[in-house]
Amino acid sequence: MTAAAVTSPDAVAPAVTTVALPDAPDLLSLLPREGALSWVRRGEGLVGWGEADRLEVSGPGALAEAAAWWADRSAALAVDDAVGVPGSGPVVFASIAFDPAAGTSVFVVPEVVVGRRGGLAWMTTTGDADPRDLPAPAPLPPSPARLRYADGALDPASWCGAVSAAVARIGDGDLAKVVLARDLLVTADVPLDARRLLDRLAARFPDCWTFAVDGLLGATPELLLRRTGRQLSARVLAGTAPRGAGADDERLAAGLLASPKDRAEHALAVDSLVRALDPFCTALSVPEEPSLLTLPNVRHLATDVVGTQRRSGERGRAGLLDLVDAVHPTAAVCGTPPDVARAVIAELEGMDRGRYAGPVGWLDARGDGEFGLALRCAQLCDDDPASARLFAGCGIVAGSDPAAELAETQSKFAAFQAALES
Ligand SMILES: C=C(O[C@H]1C=CC=C(C(=O)O)[C@@H]1O)C(=O)O
Repeated sequence: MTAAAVTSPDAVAPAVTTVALPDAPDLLSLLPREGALSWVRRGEGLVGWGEADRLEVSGPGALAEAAAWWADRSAALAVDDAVGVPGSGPVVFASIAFDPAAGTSVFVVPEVVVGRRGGLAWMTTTGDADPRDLPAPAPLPPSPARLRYADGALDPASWCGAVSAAVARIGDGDLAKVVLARDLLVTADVPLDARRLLDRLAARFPDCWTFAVDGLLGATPELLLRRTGRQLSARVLAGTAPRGAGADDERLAAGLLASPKDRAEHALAVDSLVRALDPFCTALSVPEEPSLLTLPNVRHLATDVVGTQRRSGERGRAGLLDLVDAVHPTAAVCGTPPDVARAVIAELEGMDRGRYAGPVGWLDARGDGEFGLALRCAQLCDDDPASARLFAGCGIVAGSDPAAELAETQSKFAAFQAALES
């Protein structure tokens, strides 16, 4: 296990101050060019910048280590929180590796956080920043004039070959479902600007959570887990259809809802979340039928799950990171059974997912917070500010057609491509 924190353990704990803001700001417009942190949906959520503290962690037990780190750090802070709602006071943004035992998960405590929910707005500063010093929104730079795309780990034909191989394994009875992803490389003629990309994603995908942590940016429609006090909620997605025009769009929607293949793929994802969450809950409510979530580029089968966490016992004491550790990876991003699916992914995908398809979101010092799955996203390249790596994946089950799955990844890539191109 490895862990690295940028502040010394003996440093004097900084003061954390939250004040109410008289006017609700446009959150994304406040972000600076570098180091943007975001979790915003329909104008509400949290943005942050600056680094008061940071943890990078990987290895078996990485999330338990991160939970202990945040508990220690947040308990040592001198907090003056005049607002007292989920997301006020000390907050850490997190982007967790798809495989936290092998990949690096990143936790960032911003110097400044601005939050907005239900008519309330607030600002939290850690350390010396002035809690009344809201930055003026900066104009966005123009979009790139030229974008060049290149295959990632696998070209489309090779990726279709991987899908065929997965379908054969499913036919042999090794597993019921596996989610296979691919990457696409993009290079622009100018450095990519996170603020511009987040602004475009939020405008086009108001039903998604627009996130940014340590250079991983996207707009995800999938909520892995929200915790508010003892109340838990999740939005499970699996099963996707393309969009069409007019009557064709209605036909595609009805076809998705009636498709036995997509219903089976969806049921496995719901089942994996419910099985993992159930031991922590006194009550868990799961609709019998999925609904449709319609986005500009695709449509998904969706199930909203709500639960109440146990008050006492080992499971009642579990914090949000413990719960995330228990439920991730669901069959929306991995497969069934998970261990076999994980091995098939490692064998067939030919790439390192990094933090794609991992949990991403925020956590406060009370234990409230929200984690989505890092989907419809891109990782900005550290060594080339004009380049990024886009990701998209699909659930593969019995009867999956490689060409249709390839088209589905293209529809999913289109979410980030639209932000790059507009
Ligand atoms: C793995 C992804 O999507 C998941 C979430 C919703 C629908 C999915 C599907 O229908 O395959 C995937 O399970 C992705 O967008 O990269």
